[in-house]
Amino acid sequence: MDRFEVFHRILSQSNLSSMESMAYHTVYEMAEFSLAQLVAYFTIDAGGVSCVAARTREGSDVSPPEKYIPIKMVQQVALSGNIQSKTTTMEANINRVTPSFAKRQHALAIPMISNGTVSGVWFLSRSFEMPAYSDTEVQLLKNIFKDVERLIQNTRQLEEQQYELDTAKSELEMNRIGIIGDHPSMVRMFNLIKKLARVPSTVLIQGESGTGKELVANAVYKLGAYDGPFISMNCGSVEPNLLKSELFGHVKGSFTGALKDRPGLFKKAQDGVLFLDELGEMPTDMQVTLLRTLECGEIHPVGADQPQTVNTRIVCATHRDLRKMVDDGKFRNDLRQRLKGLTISVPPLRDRRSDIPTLCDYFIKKYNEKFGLAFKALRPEAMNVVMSMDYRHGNVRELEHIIERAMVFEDDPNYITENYLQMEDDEDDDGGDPSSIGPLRTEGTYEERMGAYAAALLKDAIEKSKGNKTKAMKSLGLSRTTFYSLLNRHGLS
Ligand SMILES: Nc1ncnc2c1ncn2[C@@H]1O[C@H](COP(=O)(O)OP(=O)(O)OP(=O)(O)O)[C@@H](O)[C@H]1O
Repeated sequence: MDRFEVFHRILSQSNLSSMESMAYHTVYEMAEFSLAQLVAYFTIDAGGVSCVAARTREGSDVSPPEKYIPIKMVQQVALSGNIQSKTTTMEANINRVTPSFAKRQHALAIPMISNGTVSGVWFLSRSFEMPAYSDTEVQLLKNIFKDVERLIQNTRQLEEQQYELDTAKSELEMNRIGIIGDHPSMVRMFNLIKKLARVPSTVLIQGESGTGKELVANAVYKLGAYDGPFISMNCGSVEPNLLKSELFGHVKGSFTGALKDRPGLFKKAQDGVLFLDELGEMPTDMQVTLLRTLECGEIHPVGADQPQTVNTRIVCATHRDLRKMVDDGKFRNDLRQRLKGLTISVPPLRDRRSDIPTLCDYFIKKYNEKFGLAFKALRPEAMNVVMSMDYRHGNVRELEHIIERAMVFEDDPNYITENYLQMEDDEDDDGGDPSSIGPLRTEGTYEERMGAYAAALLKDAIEKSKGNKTKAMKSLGLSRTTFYSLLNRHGLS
């Protein structure tokens, strides 16, 4: 087999999703090609060299590698970036014919260099009875590994470009249905929505208040193939004793005031989606009925003799921790078990701050149209403020209200300044507006200003708690570890 055949085989075996598998196949092909009895590939990371694959010429895995491969030699090549070729004695025979015997071998280690740094090491060895690696062979192998490296680089680049394309495509699709944000966690969530939209199963959406759970439910509806409507109901806003009739309907005369037959929301959302928001607020007896309905696809209107079949997809949402509610006896475990398999978690805004600028642009455009205004953007100081808020009161909804409010009160007709940016409950706080914290007004890079702002927030919290750090930590909603590591980082400990 010649060098081109080796490449042909590698290329036909490689796939975009696995660089390691490419190296692995290369190992296999190289063993035959170079008359080596053992070929291995090592990658380099913070912990040193680690073996990706080590195989014998016959194609079996060599394990543990350190028994058959002089790891020190591989480490030296990784450090120096120079080829090494020597005759060495290993603990065991590669062929495992006489495992207890020491075995001499001709060993060759060649670095794989990408962008001037050693990214991996190829190791080949063959029995002492065979000729040692000649200069011509070493040169040939060196060239082959260089080509392999190029191949891997190209594949990696293709993979990255593909990822960018996929992300851009997902972002476009998300925007089309009104979900703004291209943070990886949002792209992942969107890909999950697309998968779940294809099937009729009940879905549970979890996330803090205002993260966009209803928007996600709507996306499940829009991306699915439904002829019926999307109907939404907040389980916490309906009187518990009316909930059954609201969901399943009732027949005339079934209770005082039931003057005529009335279809419930399940029926109204026939062939569509019924969105049950704040599922955690549903009384436990209703949870039993809901579970039964989900399991058999039938509803029992209040006062009806016969059940009715419905084809309504249920999407539920909650900001509560259902597991804890089960522990507290406030939520039925069987219903939770039924729902938890297909859960979409919406990340809080503070965990995807890179989405804030795009969301701001989106809300500015929205309220420009609504109020007939012409705001262009937020001034950099104002952007600093919105980037550093924690949105614990309402995530995206909170950001939306902050932008809307600032647009109403702002004196500058073109740009939103920091003057009217306030967190939702700031006016009630005794300490006033954190946007007035001095460092925000200073010059500096984004990192520097964020650092200064974090330090000011910490100081402010400690002052307000009259030096009581535990109280300050709690007021900021931070864990002990995070709080003390932040104090350390900002020289406040
Ligand atoms: N990713 C987003 N892109 C654009 N707008 C969003 C996004 N997320 C949320 N919003 C907006 O924020 C507001 C709150 O969203 P939504 O009602 O879907 O949140 P929620 O999690 O269901 O809230 P709650 O917990 O109070 O029921 C809405 O005006 C919605 O349009």
